[in-house]
Amino acid sequence: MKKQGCEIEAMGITYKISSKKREHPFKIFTKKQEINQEPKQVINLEEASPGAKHVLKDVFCRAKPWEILAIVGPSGAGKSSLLEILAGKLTPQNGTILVNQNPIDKARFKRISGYVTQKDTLFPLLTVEETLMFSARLRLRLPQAQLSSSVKSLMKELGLDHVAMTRVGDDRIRGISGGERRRVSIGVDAIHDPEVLILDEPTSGLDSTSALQIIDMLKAMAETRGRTIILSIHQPGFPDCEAVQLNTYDG
Ligand SMILES: Nc1ncnc2c1ncn2[C@@H]1O[C@H](COP(=O)(O)OP(=O)(O)OP(=O)(O)O)[C@@H](O)[C@H]1O
Repeated sequence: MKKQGCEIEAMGITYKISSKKREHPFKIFTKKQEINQEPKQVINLEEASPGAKHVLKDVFCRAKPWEILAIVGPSGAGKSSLLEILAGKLTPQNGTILVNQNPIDKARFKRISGYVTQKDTLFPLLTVEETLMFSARLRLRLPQAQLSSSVKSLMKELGLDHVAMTRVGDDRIRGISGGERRRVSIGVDAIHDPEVLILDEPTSGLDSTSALQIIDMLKAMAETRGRTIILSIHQPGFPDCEAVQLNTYDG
């Protein structure tokens, strides 16, 4: 039987950002400069500036359903940029993103995917259950009873049952642990059961036990429900998954 799911393919992605230094909006005169003399500094800056910085050059990758694709590389290698391109949030100068062999339809892709950012952006005073219910109300048009049961089953899947009634908290307000907070962030963007889940460094800042819990949970999501999972990590060695290595590019 053919496995259903969502395959995402990036072909020849090149992404540059402008690094051209902008001219200062105000003219700055030094004592030595004549009032009507144009400062030469601006011309020198223009000459020194390369104009654009290559973040990604000719990158190919394929994320398949039932699997995890890890984007690996050091800080500044372009992992977040590639994830944003795969999610249809950034448009590269060159290259194509295909979803099930068709060019990406950004509006449709937004509905079938979830994007978990590197930083947790949660309300510290809400409990875990309230946080997930808030996201469920925004994303799912279901009666209250069904919303509650979706939230309860997601909390079970994420291993958050025991902290359902605990405040999320943050650096100032005592709440759940860092690993639990990451799992709540994943839940917020996975409440609509997306076919594709994209996560920017889901294990950063966590101890090895919490990181492993997240990895096991994501593996279970991919392997039991055929989800396509794409994530970024700093270090290679993410067990049992496809990996794409990015390196910092000076150009
Ligand atoms: N909007 C922007 N303006 C200027 N520079 C940017 C911008 N976006 C990305 N960059 C630069 O592009 C490069 C790649 O950034 P990106 O965030 O994709 O890397 P990363 O591999 O995810 O890094 P990290 O692991 O530290 O999060 C970096 O040098 C970054 O400074």
